[in-house]
Amino acid sequence: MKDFRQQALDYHQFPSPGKIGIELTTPAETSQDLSLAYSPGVAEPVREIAENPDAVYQYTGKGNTVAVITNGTAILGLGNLGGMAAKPVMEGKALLFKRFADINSFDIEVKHKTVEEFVNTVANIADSFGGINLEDIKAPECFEIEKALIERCKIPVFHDDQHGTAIVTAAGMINALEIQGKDIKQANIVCMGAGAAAIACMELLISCGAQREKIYMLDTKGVIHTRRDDLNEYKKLFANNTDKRTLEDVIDGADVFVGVSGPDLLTAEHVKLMAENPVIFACSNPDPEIKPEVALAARNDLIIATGRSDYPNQVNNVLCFPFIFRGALDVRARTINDAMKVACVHAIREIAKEEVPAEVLAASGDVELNFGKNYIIPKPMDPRLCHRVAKAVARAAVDSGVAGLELPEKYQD
Ligand SMILES: NC(=O)C1=CN([C@@H]2O[C@H](COP(=O)(O)OP(=O)(O)OC[C@H]3O[C@@H](n4cnc5c(N)ncnc54)[C@H](OP(=O)(O)O)[C@@H]3O)[C@@H](O)[C@H]2O)C=CC1
Ligand SMILES: CC(=O)C(=O)O
Ligand SMILES: [Mg+2]
Repeated sequence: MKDFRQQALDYHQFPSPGKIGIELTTPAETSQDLSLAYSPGVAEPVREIAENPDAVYQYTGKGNTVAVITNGTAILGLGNLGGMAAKPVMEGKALLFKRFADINSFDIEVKHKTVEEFVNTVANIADSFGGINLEDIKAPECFEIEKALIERCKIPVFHDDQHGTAIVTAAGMINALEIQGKDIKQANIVCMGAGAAAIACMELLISCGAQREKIYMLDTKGVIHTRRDDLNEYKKLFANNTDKRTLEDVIDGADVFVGVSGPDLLTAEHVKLMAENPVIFACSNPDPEIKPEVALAARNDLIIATGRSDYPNQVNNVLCFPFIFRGALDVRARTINDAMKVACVHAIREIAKEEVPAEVLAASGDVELNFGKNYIIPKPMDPRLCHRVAKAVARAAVDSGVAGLELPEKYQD
């Protein structure tokens, strides 16, 4: 049997390099077909769109296409390795868009010197797509980039590492705290990492009831506190007036650990210091802040989730981005707003409480899955996710006034 590394490389190399391709949706065999598809027939939709720009949704694939755009500055937890190294991850996101939500997707890796150059590049091509999924762009630039693009683009722009991660983290966390019998309002929370994912996850947990002053956030220099003079404006929002400086100091008595930082930063000794019935989301990819087997060997009253597909409780933005874009595209939403994000959180988490279909068990290799410590959140291949989450998102878009279309009939059940 080949080792896992070789299996992964072979998966990406064969049967043809990469993981995605393009397929035709119309016949292109005969001269008649070609005269419709290309010259002279293609001139007709050109004229229609020139006269009425909205006709682009009727005659081209724009409305079902999302661009996955990166600069490769924060590839998973592997760091700033550049656009080309990011390409397998971006093709992976495109695979997931197609597999789970039947959305066509292109990956675009942008080389740039300044934030302005990146924003201009993306803004200048944005009209080609129905939506833009920004991916693996490091903080703090990601915040400025997303804000500028939302202002300049007429289509939804969504930084997946911020909001996709936050939505899935909130969905999993509400369920995990319920199972552990804890109230999010009282929870002492430690967040390892202070970048794109961390800031967005903590802001969303706060809007779900967490108390800002009960959150301790750490970056590579330790606890973020009010006497530090090296904090950017986003980290400053989480600066605590405290004498605590290290992970050891803040993990003592913590109910929750959220890791969106790097591998193996939380030890068994740290885990032993946490409050009873703790929740640990070790979400760094590919290697979590602590391996589940190490955490569970330290104590057995915890719930642990990772970002990976090969452990129970996968807290990963794959549970969000295909479905939130499905809902947004289906009502031609101009943006993805807070109401749509909150609807997405609850639609995801509610599915975990229902009976799991046999096909999900077959795909995951589990004999049984019941809402509890090892099943706090649905599996990505759960076929209920697409309809249920997209419907909730589309409804929220319509109700909050950002939809360009009425709610489609398929979501009126
Ligand atoms: N499971 C999921 O769905 C997702 C997981 N992630 C994971 O989260 C991690 C961060 O991604 P992202 O937010 O996009 O990246 P960013 O580059 O925006 O942020 C990384 C943050 O982690 C901090 N950090 C790195 N190493 C350490 C360390 N040794 N100790 C403390 N803090 C550290 C950095 O500190 P500093 O500010 O000092 O540089 C920075 O604040 C990655 O591992 C990624 O795989 C991200 C998105 C989704
Ligand atoms: C899952 C993901 O987007 C990340 O780890 O960056
Ligand atoms: Mg990412």
